[in-house]
Amino acid sequence: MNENISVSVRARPFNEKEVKDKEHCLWQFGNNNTITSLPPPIAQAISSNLPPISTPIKSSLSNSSSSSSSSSSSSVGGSSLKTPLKTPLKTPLKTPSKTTTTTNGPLVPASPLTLTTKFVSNSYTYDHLFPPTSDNYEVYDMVARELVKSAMEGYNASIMAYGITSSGKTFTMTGSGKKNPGIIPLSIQDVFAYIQECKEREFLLRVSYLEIYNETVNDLLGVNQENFNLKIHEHPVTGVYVAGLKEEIVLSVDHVISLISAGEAHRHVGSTSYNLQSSRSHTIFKMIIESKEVLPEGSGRESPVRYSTLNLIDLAGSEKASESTVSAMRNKEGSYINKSLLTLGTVISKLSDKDTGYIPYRDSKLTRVLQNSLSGNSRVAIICTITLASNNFDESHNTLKFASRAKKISNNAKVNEILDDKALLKQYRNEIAELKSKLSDALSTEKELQETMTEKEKMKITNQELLTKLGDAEKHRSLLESKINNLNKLILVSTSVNNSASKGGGGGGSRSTFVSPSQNSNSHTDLGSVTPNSFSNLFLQSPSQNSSNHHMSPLSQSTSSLTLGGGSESNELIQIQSKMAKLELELEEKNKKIDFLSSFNQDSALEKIKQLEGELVQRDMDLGLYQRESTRLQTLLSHKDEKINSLESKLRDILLKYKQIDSENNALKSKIQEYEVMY
Ligand SMILES: Nc1ncnc2c1ncn2[C@@H]1O[C@H](COP(=O)(O)OP(=O)(O)OP(=O)(O)O)[C@@H](O)[C@H]1O
Repeated sequence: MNENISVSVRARPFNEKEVKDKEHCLWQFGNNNTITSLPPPIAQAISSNLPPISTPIKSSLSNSSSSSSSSSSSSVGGSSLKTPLKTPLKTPLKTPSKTTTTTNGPLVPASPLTLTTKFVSNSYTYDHLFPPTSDNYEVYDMVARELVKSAMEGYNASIMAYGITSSGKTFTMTGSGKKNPGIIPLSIQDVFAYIQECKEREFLLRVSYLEIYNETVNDLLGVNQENFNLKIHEHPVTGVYVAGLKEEIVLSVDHVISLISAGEAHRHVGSTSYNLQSSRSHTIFKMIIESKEVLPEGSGRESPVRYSTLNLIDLAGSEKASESTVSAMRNKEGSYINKSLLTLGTVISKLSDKDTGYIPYRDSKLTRVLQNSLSGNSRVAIICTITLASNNFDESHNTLKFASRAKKISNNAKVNEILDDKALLKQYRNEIAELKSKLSDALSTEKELQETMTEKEKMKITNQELLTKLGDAEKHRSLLESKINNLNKLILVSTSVNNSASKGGGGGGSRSTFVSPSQNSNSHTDLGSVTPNSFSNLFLQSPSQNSSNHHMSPLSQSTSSLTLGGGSESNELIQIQSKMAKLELELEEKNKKIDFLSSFNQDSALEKIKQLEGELVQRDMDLGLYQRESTRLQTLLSHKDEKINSLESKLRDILLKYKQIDSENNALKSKIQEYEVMY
């Protein structure tokens, strides 16, 4: 965009002092944004009826409103001096026969003017001319609105107020109270309104606020030592910048206004003979605007980031050294201000002459800091403020000449696009993506840990079950062992009984109920008090009978030998013998039964023992199995424990990191939400 710097002139109303001093208005506003100097007598006639400025005290931005910039701007066309003067005026001046007046503006001469003395009038034409009746809304609409929009579209833009002290620069840039916000608050409102309207782009805004006071650059957003006397450097691509200057990310109109208010409190302001609240420093409020096309997630397309700056500059006012005599300090400040403005004038002059030679940007901090704006890639608007009063005629004239020179400077602003990751907006987007992936990593690790914990719990339960089984098996085993022991005891007793029986001895001390009387001659039977031995003792055996009846029991053998007797005795004997035979049969039966029972119990006991031993072996095998399984589980558990410990420490790290990420993420989310609200 190739265009000349836009230059406007704004005149403020007379202040109370100027009215009291009966100052003259020496300038006339004509058509086509032309201002012309008036000969003194005419000026005197006009000035006598000028309304004064009611409050000459500068107001702070902290009182500024956040009311909409769309408030109506009043047209004051009728209040300015519309009749162009013919120059030079040669006819003598008569008192104007008729004047028109408005409530807010100066009187307007209605008749042709004549002069008795030679007077050379100067006329200057600008892009816009604002008479005393113009308010800040009108100035903003005509001068600033378009540039603010351009800045939002990616062009660098600078708007600065230039003029002598007390001419209305701060009034124009900052404003005066809620009802009359200046270009800075109105621009901020428009910036956020633009973001709200522009749905297809996302924005990142940062602001900085600096002052140049006595040739030192101070950061108005910081109060520490390191925020003062900042150095100016130059980057081969981005140009001149102030090193260490704070750039605050801003999210709303109120946020920016509060930062500026805080900055204002640090600005050097002092009382001079011209202005009770005179700015003793140049200030540059800068807004850095980054914007990027909003692309659907996963579109795989990369859009470049637009990067632009909006500089809103309130210069300190040049002043007559002889009259700023409030203090030596004020004089020193004044000389620094004048020197830097002189350099600005020289730079502007050289640029307007299309001088391709050396441009003395480095001769002052002001021109050095403004180098980027003045040297090409920026749209620039200068509002020159003047007083119409005759006592400042020369200063106003110089301002107008400065404005005319500035008007000749042409700039070539272009949309600045960054494709790499240097843009903060892109860095933030990348950071958000990185944080998101870190977050999902942390979540999957957490899940893995939970799974491992669950697995461990399950294994613990299984192990517990196995231990219970092991305990049961051991109990069972000892039960079996005790059973086997008991049975073994029984077997041993039977064996010892058998052994002693086979030896024919009567010893052994048997306690078994299964012991047969035939096997143990000492055993008692159920034959009453009579035992086989006692029968043997009672009936003597003959050797022949003994040998022929070798199948008979000793008892029957004794009985048969008794049969050899005769008479009643022999009947009795026969009865006894038959009784004995009967008893012997019974005894034999019982012995058989006992033998059978004895042999039966021994076999079944052996079988039982065998079975139990088999069970025992099985149990032992089970036990071995359980023990092996338990050992395996213990090893597994200890591995799991190790894994859990490492996962837990990993999780702790992740959670720590996650907390940091989360807080960063929250901050970013709230920023993003703010932007989303703004759209
Ligand atoms: N257009 C205007 N309408 C009404 N009052 C104005 C206008 N311009 C300036 N004033 C008043 O004139 C006084 C001086 O204005 P201001 O402080 O803005 O001047 P300045 O150029 O910034 O001065 P300095 O260079 O000393 O800081 C203030 O009281 C201000 O309110």
